[in-house]
Amino acid sequence: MTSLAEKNAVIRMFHVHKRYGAKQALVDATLDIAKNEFLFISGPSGAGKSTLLKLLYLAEPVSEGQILVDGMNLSRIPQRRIPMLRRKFGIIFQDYKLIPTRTVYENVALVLEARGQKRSLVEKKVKHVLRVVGMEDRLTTYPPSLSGGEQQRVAVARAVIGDPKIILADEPTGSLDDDSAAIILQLLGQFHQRGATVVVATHDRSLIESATGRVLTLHQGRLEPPADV
Ligand SMILES: Nc1ncnc2c1ncn2[C@@H]1O[C@H](COP(=O)(O)OP(=O)(O)OP(=O)(O)O)[C@@H](O)[C@H]1O
Repeated sequence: MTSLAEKNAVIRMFHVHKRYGAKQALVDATLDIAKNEFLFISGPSGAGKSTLLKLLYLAEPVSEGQILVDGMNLSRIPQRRIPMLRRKFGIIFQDYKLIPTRTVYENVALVLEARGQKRSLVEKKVKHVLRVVGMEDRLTTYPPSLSGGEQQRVAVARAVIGDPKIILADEPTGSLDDDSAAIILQLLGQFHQRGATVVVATHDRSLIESATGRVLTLHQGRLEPPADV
């Protein structure tokens, strides 16, 4: 029989360990993330927050344990299906990771172009999402000419343009002033309201306190509170 947790969870982690050589970055992490949940993973630098996110989209393999993402068992997924897994995610990084030699429009459009979508549809969608993040008047600007807050808004647009089920944000406001951070958090809230599951890794307590959502803390690779299993 399917349990309620199983039905409601979009991400399930079972006794996951991650080691980098002798370094134990994640220790016995068991966790369900519900569909359309807004979850913060907090904890000091080096606690394992980025590692936890990286395991979810297979940027790193687990050392032990299992992860299910939207029903896909990551330890059994063949190489050719990894792009399919990655399409479930929109990922936002602290340092934006925009391509400096491509315009704002091109940075966001690339996601859909890589999926072979028609140019007219790409244009419509990109302009729409850039309007949502308030960057519609900067289509032809190159990222290095934008402020950090503006670059992160473009990165949010790029993360959501493919309509991902899950948005992962790794210290999304770590390089931003308070006003820009508030805008990014508000945008994440907006996409959450539209149905996405949002997972934000941050060490910034004030960011966590300014939003609603479950908060889990990592301490030296251990999740607190531990899952009730
Ligand atoms: N590729 C790697 N090789 C070796 N050790 C690593 C690697 N990536 C992370 N680590 C180590 O694993 C631990 C967890 O790192 P991780 O980046 O997940 O922490 P974090 O909580 O995201 O920290 P920060 O907020 O500083 O990014 C740290 O001790 C880190 O040095």
